[in-house]
Amino acid sequence: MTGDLLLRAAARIYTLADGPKDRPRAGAEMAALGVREGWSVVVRDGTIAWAGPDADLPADKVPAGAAELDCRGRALLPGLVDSHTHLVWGGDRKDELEMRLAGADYEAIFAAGGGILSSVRKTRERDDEALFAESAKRLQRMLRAGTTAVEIKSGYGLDLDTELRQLRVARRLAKETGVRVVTTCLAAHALPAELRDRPEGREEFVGRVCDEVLPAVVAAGLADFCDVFCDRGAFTPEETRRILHRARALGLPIRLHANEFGHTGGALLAAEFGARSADHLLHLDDGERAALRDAGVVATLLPGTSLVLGKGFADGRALVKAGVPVAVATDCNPGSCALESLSMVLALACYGNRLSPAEAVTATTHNAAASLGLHDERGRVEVGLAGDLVLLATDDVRDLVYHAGSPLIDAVVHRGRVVAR
Ligand SMILES: N=CN[C@@H](CCC(=O)O)C(=O)O
Ligand SMILES: [Zn+2]
Repeated sequence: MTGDLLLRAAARIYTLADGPKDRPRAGAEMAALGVREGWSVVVRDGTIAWAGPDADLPADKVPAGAAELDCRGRALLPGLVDSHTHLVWGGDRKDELEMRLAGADYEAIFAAGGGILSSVRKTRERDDEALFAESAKRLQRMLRAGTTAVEIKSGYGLDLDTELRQLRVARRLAKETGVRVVTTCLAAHALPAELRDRPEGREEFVGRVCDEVLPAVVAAGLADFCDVFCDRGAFTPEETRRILHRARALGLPIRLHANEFGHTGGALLAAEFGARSADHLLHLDDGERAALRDAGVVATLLPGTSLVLGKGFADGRALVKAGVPVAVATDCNPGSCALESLSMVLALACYGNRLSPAEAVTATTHNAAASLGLHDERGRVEVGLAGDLVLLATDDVRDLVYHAGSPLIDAVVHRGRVVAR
């Protein structure tokens, strides 16, 4: 699944090679893209083996028989890293999309047993093959839009068997497509319908997540992270705290859905538990921003969800100003945002979250990779990192924002092979 490739004489390469590499970038660091002009890149067996001025290209560095991609007049970026998705689900919720466009509210649909619970029903019904096939189609479209590494959460099972099946499908997607996949157990995504009417249902479910689902998922080696939907209508800070203690005891690093619908305590919990990432963050005050910064938590913004739900955008400028490292992801899921194109969502992060184009590039490459612990393998154009690159049809990355939605991706290189052109 890997290849040898010579990418020749790009007008510009946004290498991101100049800032800190062992941690996500914050403040002014986010605007430095390490631009190189007229450079070539050699990928050998899927890994970047050389990068430098085209005139200095050493003949012995180019593997015999390597394919060549002429990059003149165009720009190269690192492969994009989508650090928050719910990619594995069954069916769709296009009916709810129409209901919301006609005025229905996302939280009200969820409270009435639709929303996430509707996807749970459809996901439980699917067998492994159907779940895999539906999810693989979405992943292929993500890849064509420039994503070469993706985080995938469970959370449409809410029972042990389906949670395990979702995570297995995510691992199989990695195996069969070669896309780098990081998995997150989000067993606490919603209280399942079968426990909703029982007074002790909430308590019982949180207990099951702690004592049954998380230990089983860890024993099977199926999750790299633990996540909880800590928000109004989902799980309280007290319930979340119980689950996070268990995750920590099991050695699972934490990411958290936090402060999407209000100041619900999720962001402060993320800081308290040293989460790798706190995600959504539409409602944040100065104290919460300082807590995230001091704890080194990456703020992952999901502007596609803001666009689709119409409930406002997280204040990305305030986060950058406060020195919180920012990542941007699609949140690709069947309900609140089924957008797959991270190169499009990068533009939304500028228009909605008020990031600069350069900050949005850092947020979808190095910072997203760092929030997933992948900064030693992805997110920059550097010798030793994965040969994952995006060739734009233009010489200026700002065009992804300026002309958002236009077909601006000329080719996607994945582990040294051109997978989309
Ligand atoms: N907020 C919680 N989970 C998803 C939405 C899931 C759904 O609606 O199916 C999100 O991140 O937006
Ligand atoms: Zn989400």
